[in-house]
Amino acid sequence: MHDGSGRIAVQNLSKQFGAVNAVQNLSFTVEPGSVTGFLGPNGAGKTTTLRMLLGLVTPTNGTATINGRPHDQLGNPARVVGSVLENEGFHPGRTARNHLRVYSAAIGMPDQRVDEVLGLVGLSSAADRKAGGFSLGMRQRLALATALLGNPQVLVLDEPTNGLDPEGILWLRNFLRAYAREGRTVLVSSHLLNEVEQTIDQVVIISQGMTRYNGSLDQLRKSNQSRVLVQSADASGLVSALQEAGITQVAPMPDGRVAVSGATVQQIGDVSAKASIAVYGMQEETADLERMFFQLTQGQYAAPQPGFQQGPPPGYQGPPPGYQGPPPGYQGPPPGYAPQNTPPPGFAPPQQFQQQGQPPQQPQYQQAPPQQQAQQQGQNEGWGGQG
Ligand SMILES: Nc1ncnc2c1ncn2[C@@H]1O[C@H](COP(=O)(O)OP(=O)(O)OP(=O)(O)O)[C@@H](O)[C@H]1O
Repeated sequence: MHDGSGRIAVQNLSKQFGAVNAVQNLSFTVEPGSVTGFLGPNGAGKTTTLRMLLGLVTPTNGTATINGRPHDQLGNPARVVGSVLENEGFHPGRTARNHLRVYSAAIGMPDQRVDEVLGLVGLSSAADRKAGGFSLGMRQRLALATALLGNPQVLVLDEPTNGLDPEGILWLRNFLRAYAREGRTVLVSSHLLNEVEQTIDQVVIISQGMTRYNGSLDQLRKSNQSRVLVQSADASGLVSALQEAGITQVAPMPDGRVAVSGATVQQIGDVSAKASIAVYGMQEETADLERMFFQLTQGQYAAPQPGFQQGPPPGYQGPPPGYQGPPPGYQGPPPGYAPQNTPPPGFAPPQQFQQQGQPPQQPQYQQAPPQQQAQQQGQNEGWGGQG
């Protein structure tokens, strides 16, 4: 019998498809009671890893276990782990209710559970409609309802926000957080950090089939130190003046600005005034998760972010706890590479610094309005994307 912990453990997991190393010696754990984001760029190996965890692909090496057991030794696995993978198909002529009845019977659950899960995902009013006429968002909900049939301790969702409108994303966020609060394990993959940032509290970041970071999102956020970008009349003069004043984490940037860490805007302003160097503007860059995500996965992106420089930025104090090394064989941008002014998906430019202002706050988790909260509890089956 499995240990009932709800813990996912991936150890030295590898998968080779012919010449393609889809997953290479991947190790991480996912604990119950939290929503864990499984993040990496397209092709990083997320789906392959999840498929190995769910017993759909045989690993070349290593193990992926739930409750200490590989999927094929879980007994009735649907009662332990529910999953939604990409491109799940439904019989188009079958109603949502009948689809769920078939699956419910297959795992030994009573018919009554079908109505429960329809309510949980807000599909009760569409229960007798054929799945073939469902929108993408409705199909996502039906797939989630199927995963929930066995009342599983562990939920594994591959890119679950695909096809959901903003209301659907908010609904899913609230649902998953509530599920985890019950002490269950939720693992959600995505290639976009900002899509799941408000949903997850733990994160596993992979790139090129290897683990780059496994730890809390807060820790990752804290490890990304802020810096001030200074536009001045004399960049090299300012660098010297700052260094003479004991501010050593200073670096000129390709665009003519100077990046300074470990000093306040006021200190920088005082030094530049004393050195008679005109300052035209200062911008404070605060902890930017997207930038950290980019740095951790850069070997797989085609181009670095604007302002990206060889070597660490000023004030960089080494990798965050949990960082597991650069991608193997990454040798920087290819010869002839010219930086483009195109931010990666989801990149948010830093806010303009204001002299009296506080550093920008991290986005707050937004409470749903009462009507949506009712939807979240499955009491109101009207939801966006229907039709
Ligand atoms: N059945 C397969 N045969 C051959 N190569 C495969 C197979 N499945 C995946 N791959 C390759 O393995 C690598 C990892 O793919 P995978 O789908 O696991 O990545 P992913 O992180 O889920 O990407 P995405 O975010 O685009 O879904 C890719 O290079 C992919 O082309």
